[in-house]
Amino acid sequence: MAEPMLRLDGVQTDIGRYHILSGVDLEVPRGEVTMLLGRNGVGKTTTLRTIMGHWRAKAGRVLFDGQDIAKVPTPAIARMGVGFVPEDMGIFSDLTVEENMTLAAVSGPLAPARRDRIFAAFPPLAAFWRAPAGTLSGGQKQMLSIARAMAEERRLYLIDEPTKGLAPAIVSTMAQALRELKAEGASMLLVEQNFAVARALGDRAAVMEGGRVIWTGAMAELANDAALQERLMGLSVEGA
Ligand SMILES: Nc1ncnc2c1ncn2[C@@H]1O[C@H](COP(=O)(O)OP(=O)(O)OP(=O)(O)O)[C@@H](O)[C@H]1O
Repeated sequence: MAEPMLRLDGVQTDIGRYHILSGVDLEVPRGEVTMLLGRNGVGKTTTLRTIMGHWRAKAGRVLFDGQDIAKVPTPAIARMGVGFVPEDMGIFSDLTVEENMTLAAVSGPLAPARRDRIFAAFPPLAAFWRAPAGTLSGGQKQMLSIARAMAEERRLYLIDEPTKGLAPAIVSTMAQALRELKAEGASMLLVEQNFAVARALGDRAAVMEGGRVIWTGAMAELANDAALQERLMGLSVEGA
């Protein structure tokens, strides 16, 4: 079987004196979307931040395309082709949309073809190209934060709650943009609380509880089994 784009083996992470991740195992196969699910506070964000090197794993392996990146500095992880969209969006409010995009292209200038693709996915970014990012609406800021991760060719996207707090119309724009990224062959690890979006985008699911992954399988299997959802996540999200 082909080496997955991402594999975590027994990853443990402490934050200060708190033991947050207690042995996370998961995989993102090439060209597939793995949804990282679970109740609030189970360690989903910490898992993404550990992969990106914002928190350091104290044990276990983080294999990106077969290479252990657990000790690689964060900027080098980005240059290797990992795009990260943090939950707080990580944009610079005082800079313009254009400047935010320029800073996001870590390997060189933003290619015009790539910029045009981003404008096609998120038209408001073209309209507000010269405006300070702080003046954008919540949905437009989220578009910018995903666009920043798309500023150059990525082999893996780590995206934390891209539809959180957004109006339904913007949720569909976001889901469509992520679907297009997927259609281009991107591999993704996606934290998403909106189960309808998770179900539409996910190939696989990994459900966390208490700092570890307690279930992995096909997203469709989880989506079609209300009892399993109830057992794993404490509520039935059938029909959500
Ligand atoms: N900077 C921090 N200092 C101390 N504890 C933290 C810190 N960041 C996260 N935690 C704790 O780590 C645990 C996991 O948090 P994490 O944000 O990874 O969960 P999550 O599954 O992403 O939840 P949510 O859906 O609420 O974002 C929580 O108990 C949280 O309180």
